[in-house]
Amino acid sequence: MAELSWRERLFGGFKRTSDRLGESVSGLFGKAALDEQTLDELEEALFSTDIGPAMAARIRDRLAEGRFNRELTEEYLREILAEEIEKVLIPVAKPIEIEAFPRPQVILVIGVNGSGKTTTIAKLAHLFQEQDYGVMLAAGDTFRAAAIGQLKIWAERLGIPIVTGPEGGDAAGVVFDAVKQATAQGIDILIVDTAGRLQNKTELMDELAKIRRVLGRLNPAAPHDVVLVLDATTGQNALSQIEIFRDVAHVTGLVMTKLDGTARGGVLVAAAEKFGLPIHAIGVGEKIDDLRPFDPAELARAIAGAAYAR
Ligand SMILES: Nc1nc2c(ncn2[C@@H]2O[C@H](COP(=O)(O)OP(=O)(O)OP(=O)(O)O)[C@@H](O)[C@H]2O)c(=O)[nH]1
Repeated sequence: MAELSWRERLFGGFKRTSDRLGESVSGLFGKAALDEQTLDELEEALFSTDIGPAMAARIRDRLAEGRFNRELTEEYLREILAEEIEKVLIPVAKPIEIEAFPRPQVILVIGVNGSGKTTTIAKLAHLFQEQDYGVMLAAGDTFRAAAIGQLKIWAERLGIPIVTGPEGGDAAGVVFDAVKQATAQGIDILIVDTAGRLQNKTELMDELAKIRRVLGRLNPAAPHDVVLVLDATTGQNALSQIEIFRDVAHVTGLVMTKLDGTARGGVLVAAAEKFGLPIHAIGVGEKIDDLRPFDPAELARAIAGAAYAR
């Protein structure tokens, strides 16, 4: 079978989300007249699809403008959805910019266990490799031997250096060694895995603060990026994670994973609208090139399930 293109994977990945959007309001299609009551139903139905209250209200207003007392078709609704989602995504679609001087640019990756953090680090490393940057990994999640092991396997597969420490060792120490080695080797980008213990906020905060102190000693501008990885399948829970991590870890941007095979992809829109944090990339599968920066127009149409004609 031929390899699917990124657009095919993107639209395929978001199919459950766009189906859910359509199904939630399918009872309203073809109604002779769109009246207040129908619009209320529509707003409520959209609200249940994770896209967020602000977006649901805007869609209602748009439909009231263009369709009041007229029939609502599925194509029209999906077009309006795509247009409104695109407006929200445009200001947040920002790939990580590599501009640190002196090198390396230090990217801390945070997120709860199971969010797809390790895989995302590997995918980001791969993206940067494709752009000819020299990349190194640091296994700063010293809490679990499995996390260190997983990252090592990825580093080997990608053919990039990795700095690790013993299980239960000092994460800040690993990061310190990694920055020194990266500097000596002329590495452009150092991606640091961190422990995702949200259960204990104080410990998490202390550990991140220590990593920051150590980094700051070597380079006051580091970490240059603090990227929070979120699992889209957790829906609204992803939004509360942003709130918590933003406060304890000074998040500078987001990556949302597992958007394939979930009907909850609308949460990406809610996250964009509620927090306005840059969204660097999205994950739509387990393969190494299933994580990419996105084109807001293309993504909006995938979420809305609108036909892609551009
Ligand atoms: N379908 C799909 N699966 C993904 C995606 N990203 C990660 N995964 C899978 O999610 C699972 C967890 O990913 P990990 O990268 O191990 O997540 P982690 O946050 O490091 O998790 P722990 O190792 O448990 O801390 C793995 O089976 C990944 O292959 C994605 O975009 N789509």
